[in-house]
Amino acid sequence: MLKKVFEYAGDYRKTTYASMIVLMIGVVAYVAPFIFAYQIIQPLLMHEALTLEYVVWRIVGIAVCLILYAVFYIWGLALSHRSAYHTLENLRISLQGKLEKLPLGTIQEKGVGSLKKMFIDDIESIEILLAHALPEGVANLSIPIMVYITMFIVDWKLALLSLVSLPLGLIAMGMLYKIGMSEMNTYYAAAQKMNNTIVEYINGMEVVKVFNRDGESYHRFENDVRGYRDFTLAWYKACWPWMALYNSILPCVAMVTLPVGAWFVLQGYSTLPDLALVLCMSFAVGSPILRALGFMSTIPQLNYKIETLETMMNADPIIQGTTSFAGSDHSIRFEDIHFAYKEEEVLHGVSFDVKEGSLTALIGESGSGKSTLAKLLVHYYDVSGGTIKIGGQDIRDMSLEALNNEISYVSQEQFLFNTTLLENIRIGNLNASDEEVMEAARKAQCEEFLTRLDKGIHTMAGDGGKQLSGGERQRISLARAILKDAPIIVLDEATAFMDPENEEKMNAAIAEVIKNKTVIVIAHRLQSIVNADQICILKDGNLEAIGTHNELLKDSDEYKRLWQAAQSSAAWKVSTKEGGNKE
Ligand SMILES: Nc1ncnc2c1ncn2[C@@H]1O[C@H](COP(=O)(O)OP(=O)(O)OP(=O)(O)O)[C@@H](O)[C@H]1O
Repeated sequence: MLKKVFEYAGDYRKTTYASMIVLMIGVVAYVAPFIFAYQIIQPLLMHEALTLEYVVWRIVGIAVCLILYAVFYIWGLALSHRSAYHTLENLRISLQGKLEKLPLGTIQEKGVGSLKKMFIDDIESIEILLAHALPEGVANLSIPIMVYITMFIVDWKLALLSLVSLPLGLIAMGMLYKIGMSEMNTYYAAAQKMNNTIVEYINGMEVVKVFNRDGESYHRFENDVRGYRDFTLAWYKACWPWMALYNSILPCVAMVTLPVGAWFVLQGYSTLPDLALVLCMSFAVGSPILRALGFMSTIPQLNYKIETLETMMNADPIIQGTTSFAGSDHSIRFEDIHFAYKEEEVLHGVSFDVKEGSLTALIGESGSGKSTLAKLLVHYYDVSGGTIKIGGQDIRDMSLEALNNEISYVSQEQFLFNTTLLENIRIGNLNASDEEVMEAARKAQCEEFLTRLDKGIHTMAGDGGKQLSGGERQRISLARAILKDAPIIVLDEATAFMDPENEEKMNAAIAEVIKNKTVIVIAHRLQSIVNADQICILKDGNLEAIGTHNELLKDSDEYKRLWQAAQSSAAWKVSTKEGGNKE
């Protein structure tokens, strides 16, 4: 476990070692006062003469040692914290770097709650290991070791007596560790489930309210919070007896030493001053042992968290090359594409070509695999079989950055950061001037709603873009794509019905985005793609048919069916409109 953590500490590993050394020097200062005290007690008990100077110097010695102990303790902790927080920084940056290289699917499967817990809580808990458990634990353990060495030098019989209670305490501690470890996975699974449910509950509050699902959603929330409580209580219940046992036995080092040691003195096996010293020292070892072992009880939890982090760090990255784009043009070839999100395959050998500068529409029923195919092209996932080539170059041979320079993916739900709309659009091209951003906004038909806003394009988008309507958010994302000006556009057409004015604006914005580009559009409204160069019909993960609107109307029963369905849906819209309804 330590080896893994130290890999992220880098050079700060030396600072952790330094903190241990400083704290251990402090330990010497902690033990020395007992020797000075002994030097005063011993002549008193033996009725030997003492000078004032002799006593004062020893008291000064005790005071200096206590000050030194405090100084070394603070210094050691300052060093250990410096190392710990640099390591946390490295860990968070490494995790972020890792996430960037993982397939998006792996990240989404984790859930926001688990990722937040990993980034913030789990990594933060490593601070306990590096800043406290390790340096303080080592220092606290070396106190009893030094004390016992001194005791053995003074009187080995009395030293042995004070060790009698130790094995019992250690057995209790071992049991606590064993039980804690065995329940840890269930405990953390419950914590992770609760985290994800809470995040989902907060994110989905709007839907919950709109569909009156408060009760249902609250039940899930309540169940998971209860589940966490039950697991935690069960875990503590299993650990409590052992925790109580080791907490009470370990500090009672004098439990046997006091009565048996007194008998030793009466029998002449030991001297009274030696017994006094051993007893004094016995009281000094209890709390350091407890503190050191207390840190040990956090190790099962830390171990679990570090293993979870490691699993994430070792997850297979997406396959990507280091070269830049070297394709001959921007034609696209899907060659026998197979793909499975988990075990079940959702694309079963899809092959087709997209000519440079052409418009290809992907259509098919919900769940037929349209978005999956688009996501494979933008390399959110690695294909399970087959190849995707742009201009003859396999997309796995170029870096993700190189591929991203060639493609703009405009999905239905684009995230808007809580900064100005201007900066949100500039994400398309960070080098664009304000004028260029505004021009892109104009082309994407954003002007109309921007002029309505008090601060225009300088308005804050709000948390996740919540200040804008769905159509407005989509036009912002189209402005981003215009600014990016990539040669290939992958567009997920909006499924939601729009009012005619909004639809007209959206179509004008889309026309601007796809001008002179190689375009793949996931079409949900067939009326909008009748002029496409080719239409691909996907059905249950297979390419059912491919051709122009007229060719497909002639040759494909599936297309005829979809077209008829689209026509009657349009007719339904017209009739409800005529009937004075919403449309
Ligand atoms: N992240 C995911 N994990 C597991 N399965 C998924 C995931 N995303 C999609 N699927 C499954 O893959 C299949 C294809 O889904 P996809 O989203 O590509 O269909 P689609 O044709 O784009 O549907 P729609 O028109 O509703 O967007 C479906 O069976 C879907 O349930």
